[in-house]
Amino acid sequence: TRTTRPQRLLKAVQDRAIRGNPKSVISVIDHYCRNQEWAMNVGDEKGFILDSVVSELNPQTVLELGTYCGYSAVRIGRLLHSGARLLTLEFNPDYAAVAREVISWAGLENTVQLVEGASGDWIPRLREHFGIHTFDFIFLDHWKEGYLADIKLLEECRLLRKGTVLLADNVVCPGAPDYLEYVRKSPLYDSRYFKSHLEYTKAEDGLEKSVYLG
Ligand SMILES: Cc1cc(C(=O)N2CCN(C)CC2)sc1-c1cc(O)c2nc[nH]c(=O)c2c1
Ligand SMILES: [Mg+2]
Repeated sequence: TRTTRPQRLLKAVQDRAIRGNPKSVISVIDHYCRNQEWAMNVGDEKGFILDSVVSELNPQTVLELGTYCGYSAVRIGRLLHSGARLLTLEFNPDYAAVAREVISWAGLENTVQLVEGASGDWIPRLREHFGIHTFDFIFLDHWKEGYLADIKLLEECRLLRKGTVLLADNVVCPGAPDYLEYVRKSPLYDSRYFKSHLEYTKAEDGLEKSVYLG
């Protein structure tokens, strides 16, 4: 049967990117998705904003909600200093299978750990299962319908601490209005919108950066 879009993206990485070179994996995916087949990676323009937030924060413990093909896991993972770890949750087993290969091709299998399953099921178990106390940085990029429920669950599970930075993709396109209203109104957060464009297109989208005040 026909290959899937993630499988075709993985083949481009395996055919064109240099093993162990995260930068080449990122540029191969961006070139492929801009010129051959669009895919919902955070992309190069929003990716540059993501890079600057991560580089400034230099986080030790990172949580990503929504791995897809592993593009942002590689983007974030490549910037983490030794000892730092990224835990990325992916619900879709087909996406997870491709992401594991992309993360491995980039040589980041010791920095990035992919966990398959629903964020709502896993968030309450992260502390006892992975020995995590709190997260320094959280990237929300799974499903707009789940952003608000998951940030509230992270609060309940006390996985945020004073200064934890949350960065949410797609707050304009496809859009997460309930999430935006919450983080912008709540006294628990200091929130700011980084205007950009939907990956590989001219449509508006942006990232919302919210610092937890605890
Ligand atoms: C699937 C999809 C379609 C979009 C769109 O407007 N399109 C018009 C323009 N054409 C070109 C592409 C398609 S935007 C989008 C999308 C983008 C992300 O970054 C996402 N991140 C996480 N989880 C998602 O479900 C997610 C969906
Ligand atoms: Mg996205």
